Amino acid sequence: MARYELVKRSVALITLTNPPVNALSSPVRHAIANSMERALSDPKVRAVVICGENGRFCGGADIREFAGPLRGPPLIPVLEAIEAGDKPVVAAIEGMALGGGFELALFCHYRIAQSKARLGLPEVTLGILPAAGGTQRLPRLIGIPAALEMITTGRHISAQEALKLGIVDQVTDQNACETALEFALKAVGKPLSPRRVSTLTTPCPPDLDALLEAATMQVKKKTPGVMAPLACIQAVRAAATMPYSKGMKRESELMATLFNSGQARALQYCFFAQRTAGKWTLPSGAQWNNSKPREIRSAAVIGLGTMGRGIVVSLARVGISVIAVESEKKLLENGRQMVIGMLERDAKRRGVSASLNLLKFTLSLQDLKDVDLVIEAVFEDMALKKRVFQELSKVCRPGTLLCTNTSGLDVDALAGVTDRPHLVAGMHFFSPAHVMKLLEVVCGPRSSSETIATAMSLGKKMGKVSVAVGNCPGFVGNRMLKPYLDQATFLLEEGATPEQIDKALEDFGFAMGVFRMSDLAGLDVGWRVRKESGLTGPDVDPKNPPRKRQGRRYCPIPDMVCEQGRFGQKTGRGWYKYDKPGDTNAKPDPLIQNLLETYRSRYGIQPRNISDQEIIERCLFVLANEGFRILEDGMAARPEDIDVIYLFGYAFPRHRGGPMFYASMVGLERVLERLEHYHQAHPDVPHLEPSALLKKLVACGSPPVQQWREHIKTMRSHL
Ligand SMILES: CCC/C=C/C(=O)SCCNC(=O)CCNC(=O)[C@H](O)C(C)(C)COP(=O)([O-])OP(=O)([O-])OC[C@H]1O[C@@H](n2cnc3c(N)ncnc32)[C@H](O)[C@@H]1OP(=O)([O-])[O-]
Repeated sequence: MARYELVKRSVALITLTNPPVNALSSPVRHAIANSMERALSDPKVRAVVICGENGRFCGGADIREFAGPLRGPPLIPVLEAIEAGDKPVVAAIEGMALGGGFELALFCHYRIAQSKARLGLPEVTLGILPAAGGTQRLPRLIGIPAALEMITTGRHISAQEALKLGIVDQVTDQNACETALEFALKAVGKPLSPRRVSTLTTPCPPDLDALLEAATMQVKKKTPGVMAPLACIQAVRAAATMPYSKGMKRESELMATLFNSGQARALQYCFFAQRTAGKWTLPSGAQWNNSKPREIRSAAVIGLGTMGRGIVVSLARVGISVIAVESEKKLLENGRQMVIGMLERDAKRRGVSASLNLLKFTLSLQDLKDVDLVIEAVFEDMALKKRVFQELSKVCRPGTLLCTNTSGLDVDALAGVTDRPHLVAGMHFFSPAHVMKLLEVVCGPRSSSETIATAMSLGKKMGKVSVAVGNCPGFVGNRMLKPYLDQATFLLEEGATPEQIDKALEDFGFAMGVFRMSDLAGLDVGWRVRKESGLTGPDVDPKNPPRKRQGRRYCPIPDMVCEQGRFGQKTGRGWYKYDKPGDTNAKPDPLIQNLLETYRSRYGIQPRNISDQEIIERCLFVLANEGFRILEDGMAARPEDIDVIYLFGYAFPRHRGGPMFYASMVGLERVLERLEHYHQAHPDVPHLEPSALLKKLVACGSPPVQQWREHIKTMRSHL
């Protein structure tokens, strides 16, 4: 777990060897302790260099160990022996020094970084704090403001920034280890005391209280209800106001409050879920590690609406040449200008030049004959999409992959009109596509493993979190969204207001409640879909009882809001009112209150007081319930995939872990009991009926979420 060598006859080289990121697992901590002891007691050794194998210094503590009891030597005493020793120790940082890895470097007397290395204390993103002295040592080295920013955000910084801040002593374009060996020899004989960070005094700004107060306000606003950043601020305060040893004690007390918290468990679950989600499988046995993706050098995007434009930008900025297609000259010109503007702004922000030379704009599908892959992003209309796919089938060379950005239509029906159904898949981006990280890769029953591998790998190349899902209406994300939105409108009927529902969801952790979010997204799209599917408008059968469709409860309030021309922020009115169209400041609207009162009295509904607890339970348990059904149907491979979709596509609060993890934290038994209760009260809402899988898991003793997969013995797996 660490290699010990004597090099240049007098330097001990300690190499951490724990692939893939040289995490500080128990055997690694052991090995560091033993190696340091050996180096310090060997008279031949005059200096020490610590580096990591395979060009990666250290990714920090082994997060997997957090779930169990501490085994092996605790980290801090191991690191203290490094600093206390009488021989200079140099950290040779290649790749990354993160979390405990960065703290290890801070205990060394000198730090040399390779120019491409990244450094940071990302513990806050895992619901904890840098408790191996990070909160006490970094402020001593670089001052309170810079340390506070790094510790409370978890931001990774470049080697150059680390040099500027005074964290590293030298940045090299060469091998950091070689440079560190030379550096170590020169350090021999120089006094070590000034190099021991624990002995430094934290430079304390005169306005410390105001600074910490501002930081507190900022994190409360940015991440309401999240504990770790607040604990980080308290620990940094200790670095400014207490001697080192007392500060270390305070750091450890604060860590104890976080370590076993539900938030830390949720955030650490998210870390692993995100990595698990990329590991797709197909019923054929093909999977992520046995299928080769094709390299995509050129692509085409059909349709330059909001989605199409975002997809063009996502492709072009990773160096893929893109042909963008529109049906009319005016739309094409408009799309061209918007795409160029977006790419230029994006390039400016990233400090690179815009890749405009990769773009071509055309009105003719004939121009697509040689591209490697096409993403169709036309209007959400099956007949139109089928025409496009038929045409593509004729025009594109036989090997071109044909993908659709549909947000819920049948991908296999589109595959069926082409001459290459095995090369068809869904690539469902989320709006705005160049910003949102989620990509649902929809595997049709005929999609080949190469097609899925290519779509998944292209997603990764574009910086997306790609999740493979099955081909069912709405796929995973939008299929679950419907019952969630339904519950919100049913609660309105029963007596709640949009403000009350939004507040309950925002207090839970969502950045925006369901109605504010709908106003932002625009209410007209859903209205059009409902009209097209005969749920509202002239096609509704007049014999239908009011507030019912196909025997199920139906809430027409969203239709009534749209009938008044209230389409959300863009019209200055929706569930809320705004000062002007496009404004974002939502204000309660008495007209909506009137509409709700009139509606309730028309249908004889006696409004009742609805608690925040009921709002959360009905909205979120029904969401998880649909997630269980999706798992039962084999449309998602595992609960982690569903959670990742909700974290990255629907802004589910990360410190709650995602809808499935949240259900497991509440307790499956309780979720089942509440769903049964609500279903009894609302028997005409089938989504409230507990799913078979939920019942089965409860009957099996409610295993942790990571074990659900073993219980999902589906015969219908589509993944
Ligand atoms: C105790 C005192 C306080 C100290 C606290 C800490 O240090 S807290 C820690 C603070 N540190 C952090 O928060 C850093 C967390 N890590 C990262 O941010 C990134 O992994 C990376 C930037 C290091 C490499 O990115 P990349 O895209 O090249 O690679 P990738 O992301 O795909 O990961 C590859 C594999 O390694 C696995 N794995 C990774 N790290 C750890 C770990 N620490 N542990 C265990 N496992 C870890 C990862 O799950 C995956 O496993 P799989 O799926 O193959 O079985």
